[in-house]
Amino acid sequence: MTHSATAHQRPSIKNILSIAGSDPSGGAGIQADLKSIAAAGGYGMAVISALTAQNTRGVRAVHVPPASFLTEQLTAIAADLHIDAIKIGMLANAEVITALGDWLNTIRTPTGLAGAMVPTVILDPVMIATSGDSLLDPAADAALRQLFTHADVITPNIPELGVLARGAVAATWEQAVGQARAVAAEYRLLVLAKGGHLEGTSCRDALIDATGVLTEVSSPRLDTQNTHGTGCSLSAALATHYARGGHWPTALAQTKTWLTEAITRSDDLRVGHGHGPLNHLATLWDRAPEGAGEDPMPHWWEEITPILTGINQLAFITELSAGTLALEHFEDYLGQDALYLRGYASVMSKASALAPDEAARRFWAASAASCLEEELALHRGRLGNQLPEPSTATDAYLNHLSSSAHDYPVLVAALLPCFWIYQDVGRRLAAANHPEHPYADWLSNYASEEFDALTREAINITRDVLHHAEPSTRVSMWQAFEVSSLHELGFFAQTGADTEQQSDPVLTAQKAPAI
Ligand SMILES: Nc1ncnc2c1ncn2[C@@H]1O[C@H](COP(=O)(O)OP(=O)(O)OP(=O)(O)O)[C@@H](O)[C@H]1O
Ligand SMILES: Cc1ncc(CO)c(N)n1
Repeated sequence: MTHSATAHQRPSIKNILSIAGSDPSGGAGIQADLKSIAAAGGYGMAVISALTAQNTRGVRAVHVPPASFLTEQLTAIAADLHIDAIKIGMLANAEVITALGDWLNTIRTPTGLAGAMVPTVILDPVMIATSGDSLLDPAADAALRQLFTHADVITPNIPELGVLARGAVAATWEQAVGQARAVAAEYRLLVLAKGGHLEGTSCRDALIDATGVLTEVSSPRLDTQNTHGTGCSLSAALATHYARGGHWPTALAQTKTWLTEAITRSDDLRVGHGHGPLNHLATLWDRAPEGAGEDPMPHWWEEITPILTGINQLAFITELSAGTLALEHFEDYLGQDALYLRGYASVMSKASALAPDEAARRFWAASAASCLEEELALHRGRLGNQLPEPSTATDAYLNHLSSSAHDYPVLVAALLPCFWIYQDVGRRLAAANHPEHPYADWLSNYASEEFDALTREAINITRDVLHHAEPSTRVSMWQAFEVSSLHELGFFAQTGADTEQQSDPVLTAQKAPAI
């Protein structure tokens, strides 16, 4: 079966493989990766390249199993499991690197760019631990550079970036960006420059290609010594978020928001006496609080901020707002939207059938009816009765909604982003409207008091269901909400406005988040 043929049956959770060293203290390496992948909403797999004997104070010994056993582990996984993304960490020596390169050769072409159907590879060129101990045989430098042909992104820290750029350790962010550009040009990949090792009040990270900064994030520099495994955690979470959403700027923003919170909350843990680990799962635990006093909905909204930022930065949205969007792209969108709304209305009817009380039953039935009548009328006005074939993005979103319909609480959460995000995007678009705007009728429909009231009600229903749900159901509800939000991004990103104009194919949401 080809990969595309399985698109509809793919599991809703992405499979992320970490190939890294073991840190028995649990803060870095494989252990950090599995926690980070779980926190980012992925299924984690782990192939161990080396065993370290280390704690939060330092590395005492390293044991490297035969490289042939690394190959055994990799082939066992690939023979049975679908791999959506790979994060590579500590590799210890040239033999291990060569074995990994040989295996990667069998699963991807060495172009440096992942196509839509091969796993994305994020390589963290681990050379030195936070404690200062060496984790890579210095003689392995050439083999590591050779391995870069298989990577989409590398994530060196400042000292590692200096080694890769064959220069001095950068003392300023500008120098780090310059080195990252040179490395990106030499190896034809994206470099995530990380500001953790610089001084100053903020910690900046940026994805950089040969032409410069593609996207940048920043956080306050936190006053803590709990930074053991930050680099491992960052690269594993980034791999997961990219596998889920297919959009680098959003994936980086999601990762940074989470990482900053995990460092902030590291003081909740009492692990070791040196550089302590992050609190990887703090935000996940917050989402399913024991008590029910606090309103969780603002927290949900805050958590999807990076996704909203990704949507607002799409060419489709900025051009639609400015009125410069090509009619052809707008019509592509309308056709898919009409198909989507038809499916969405049918899933809302299911919510009406499943709803436990009269008010909710009426709300979902009325929303389904208004969705069919008003919104399809608007589409037909522009499109006639000609509807296109559903795109991958449309199919993927509707499949997610249908697969959420087994359980009312999960379904309610999955349906909410189409109200809430649509309202948010709509307000912004309506503010840009004027009588001469080429899409004035469409934009005016986006923001209405009636739709605001429906959105408020959908939020209230979700809050109420959440309030009465078991902790495990609350987690499933959050996940369904987040996945739908990613599908909103994939849906807006699917037109030619964003898929044709990207200068670098890696930045494009190549596929809908087929989750
Ligand atoms: N004190 C801090 N406050 C906030 N963010 C930080 C801090 N230190 C590091 N970070 C962030 O952590 C991430 C990892 O950066 P860093 O440069 O420390 O990587 P690293 O050296 O590879 O990590 P490791 O500690 O695993 O070796 C980056 O997003 C960086 O901005
Ligand atoms: C196993 C392992 N990988 C990576 C690092 C870097 O933090 C570490 N300390 N240990």
